[in-house]
Amino acid sequence: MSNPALADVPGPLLVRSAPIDDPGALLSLLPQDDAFAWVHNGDGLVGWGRAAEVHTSGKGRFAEAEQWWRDLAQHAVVRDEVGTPGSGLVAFGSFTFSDDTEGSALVVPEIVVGRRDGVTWVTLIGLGITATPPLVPSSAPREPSGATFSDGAVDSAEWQQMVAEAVSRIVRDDLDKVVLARELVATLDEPLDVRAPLARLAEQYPSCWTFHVDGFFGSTPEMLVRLERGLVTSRVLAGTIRRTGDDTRDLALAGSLARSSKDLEEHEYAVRSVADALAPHCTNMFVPETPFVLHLPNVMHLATDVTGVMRNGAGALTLAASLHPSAAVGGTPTAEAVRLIGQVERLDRGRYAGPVGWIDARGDGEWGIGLRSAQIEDDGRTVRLFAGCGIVADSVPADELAESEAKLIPVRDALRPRT
Ligand SMILES: C=C(O[C@@H]1C=C(C(=O)O)C=C[C@H]1O)C(=O)O
Repeated sequence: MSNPALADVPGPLLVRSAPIDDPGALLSLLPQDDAFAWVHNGDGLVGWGRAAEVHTSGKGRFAEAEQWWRDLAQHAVVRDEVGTPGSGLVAFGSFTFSDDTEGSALVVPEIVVGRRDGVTWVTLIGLGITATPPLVPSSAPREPSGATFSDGAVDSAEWQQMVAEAVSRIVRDDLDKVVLARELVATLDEPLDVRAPLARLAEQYPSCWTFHVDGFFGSTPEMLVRLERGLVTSRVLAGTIRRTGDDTRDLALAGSLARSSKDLEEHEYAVRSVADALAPHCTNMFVPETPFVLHLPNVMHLATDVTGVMRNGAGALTLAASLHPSAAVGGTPTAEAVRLIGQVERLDRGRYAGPVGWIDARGDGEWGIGLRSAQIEDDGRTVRLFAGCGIVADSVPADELAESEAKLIPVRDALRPRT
């Protein structure tokens, strides 16, 4: 067998999707173990159990996963009475930022519940015919307790020096932009029940995509690529300002963000990198000339929605692979920026800033960038939170540190007990 991962699945998967009555909040259905999530404004997909999975690594991690997925989909026996993106056979996935770390995976759950445009459905996946289990809210998740936060390997003073170093390298080596990240380590009293922070994130950041795949969770505002029925969309973010909590002041800040030449320049690099990567796959591309300001509870971003029409039959995962790493998380030019990250950052990004999302058997799917995110370590009590900032020639280290703190707020708050 050329693909050893496929050998783990002893026969063709039987897949059945059917509409159901609305069972309430998708996240409330999740059991504690082997739970997968991708929700946005109440819609999305949740899943649990493991019907099939593949783990890949290295430069070929996307292509290998895509090949496995095609083989699996080709051999599956599917009865899909819903016929919408995300119904039928579906996998959740998460990929590492770097070519050099382990941890990329696609996982097909045994049960998936989806909601989209007012239609809710369940998909059962397995090796035999099974009855639909009762879809009722599971017991309330255990709230996290006792979280204390400390710096990772690099403290905040060192990180600012790192930013200064990156600024001088940008000037010296003629780079345009490099994204530098830092981590914060949370330690909890007992192992984290991830459903608690997921519920909080989905509640507080409904316009973001709240996700969980194998211990990597968060709520990202950035859609690397969505492919649905031939329409390709990408939401590019770059250029950030912290919110103050005072609406009038925030409105004035939004205006200054939209006029800031530093932020507009940083944004332009990110939009270009996405438009260039999508161009070979798309016709009728639309790249707006001016960004809009995306308001989130903790920060505001310059944002651009790039759209196009798929022209070569590539699936969503192939598109994600050709976009990763965009300038929003790598830099410009990409290869030099990624090299500089490797030289100065002193952080194993793991799956932070990598693509996270889902794919269906038609190749439709949504892949967000794994930002505003955290990784639960094997002990269950240690959680690594990540945040990064785009550094350009006139970046100021203290401002970037403050920006990274603001980006850590969503997950940090979600690890505190509810007040
Ligand atoms: C890298 C992150 O965010 C990215 C960097 C941004 C910036 O530098 O302005 C804005 C949004 C994201 O594209 C992060 O949240 O960790």
